[in-house]
Amino acid sequence: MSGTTGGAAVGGRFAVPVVDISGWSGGSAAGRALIAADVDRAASTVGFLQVRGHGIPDGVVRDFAAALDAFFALPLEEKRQLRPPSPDVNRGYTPPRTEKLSLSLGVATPAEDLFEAFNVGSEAASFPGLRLPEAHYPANIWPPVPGFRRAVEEWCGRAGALARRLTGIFACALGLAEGYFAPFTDHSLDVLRMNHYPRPEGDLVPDRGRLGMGAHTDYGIVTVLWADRVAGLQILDDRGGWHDVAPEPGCLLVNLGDLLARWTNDRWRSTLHRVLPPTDDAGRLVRRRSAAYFHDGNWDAEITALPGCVPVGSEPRYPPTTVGRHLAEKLAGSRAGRLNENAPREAARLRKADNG
Ligand SMILES: O=C(O)CCC(=O)C(=O)O
Ligand SMILES: [Fe+2]
Repeated sequence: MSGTTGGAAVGGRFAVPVVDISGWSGGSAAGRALIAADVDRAASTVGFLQVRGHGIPDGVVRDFAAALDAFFALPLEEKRQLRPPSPDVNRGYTPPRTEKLSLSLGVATPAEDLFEAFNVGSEAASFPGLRLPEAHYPANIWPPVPGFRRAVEEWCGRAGALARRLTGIFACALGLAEGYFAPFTDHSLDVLRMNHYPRPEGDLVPDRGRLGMGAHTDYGIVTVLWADRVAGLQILDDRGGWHDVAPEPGCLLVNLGDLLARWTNDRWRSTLHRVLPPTDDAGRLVRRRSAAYFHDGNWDAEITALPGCVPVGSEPRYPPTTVGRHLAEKLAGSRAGRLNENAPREAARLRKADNG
């Protein structure tokens, strides 16, 4: 039951491929092979797909969106109380105009990004016996908003299960056993970043140079992205052109992160993306919400090119790393403002882009 409706460019318009995965679990071998082939094509050409048939009920999405609204509606002073003890702790509240995502790939933008965010993620305490480092698996901070924790935990459970189903599809699409990635993700460091792009007070048109969220690649294995169907998100193509992306009704966006690019030696893409100040059809500034569920893998997992992805006689394009080291370099850039000098390939792609 697979269907790819759309390709990288359909009739001159850019489109993110839609893949219906409802026939994956328990489906026929032929149906599963079609889904894996569709995913392989989208991963190799666009690095983003839209997943239909993900099985998450509308009511769960509605409750989650309501929880986001209730949290972001709190007065700024109350939200500021929920900041982590230091920006290195990837939890809690980030006020608007404090991070620059492009620093994660070593490029500085003139102004801080517009977004505000609230992060939750995997905690060391959830894996008793493994003695995971608190620095990578810090405790969550929960706001005093009735129903927020329940709705957010429900969403994390659903998005996390979808991410795991996707890694099974990815393994098959790469010619590996379905459970290939399981040993890399049995204590996966997953983070949900809930983003809010407030409409800037008083501004009618976007302030040039101020982005909703600066250009970046996602750092981990795969991201499940829920987003309002409001213009803002753009992805970069090979020729340096930016393209607007919004999910089709009922679909979730899914994009690959750096670890899959490293694993596949760039057969699959960790696509650069950014968010412009969101606007409506008439070009007026509006608010927008999104939530990125990052499935990043075990902090101590070693990432080296997969069998078959490096041509005989050539060197892998990336040096080996661990999930923990890669994330720490990226987060030092985006959250703590230290330019990441370990992402030369991504920085070169951004410098080549048309930044208009
Ligand atoms: O707001 C969006 O649509 C994208 C957010 C994003 O790229 C992220 O949180 O990493
Ligand atoms: Fe992202």
